[in-house]
Amino acid sequence: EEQEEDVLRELRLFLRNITERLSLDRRFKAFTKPVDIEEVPDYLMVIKKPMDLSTLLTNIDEHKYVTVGEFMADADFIWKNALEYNPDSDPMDRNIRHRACALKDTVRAIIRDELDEDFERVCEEIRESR
Ligand SMILES: COC(=O)[C@H](Cc1ccco1)c1ccncc1
Repeated sequence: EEQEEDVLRELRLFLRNITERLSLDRRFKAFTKPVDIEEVPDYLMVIKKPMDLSTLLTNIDEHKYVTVGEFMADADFIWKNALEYNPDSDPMDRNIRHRACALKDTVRAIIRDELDEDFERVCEEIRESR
């Protein structure tokens, strides 16, 4: 009902704010857009679910996420894909993996510091009711 739509509108505002803050962080530039398949032709053979910050934003606007947990599951693909596709010991791979780990830690810290547990519980009740 109307109150549920108010909760989900607030969820989208929270998730947009997080995603936009991450997109402004220079460490995460490589994560802002989909990996360029013309630049990396084998990417989709290795990575089954590409994800990036611009796609998270599109998903939010398309009302894909009803809980923070669902958003986190997609956000996790961004850094997990980077660790998987860039495993080597050369400086380029090490650099993108360091940024991937920083992204993982930053998302979790923001949610720990800024998400009210009771709000997420209300979102989960809405998800279970649908
Ligand atoms: C999330 O970004 C990536 O996984 C690409 C993979 C990639 C390899 C070659 C071109 O792009 C990347 C971008 C920048 N620095 C390292 C790797």
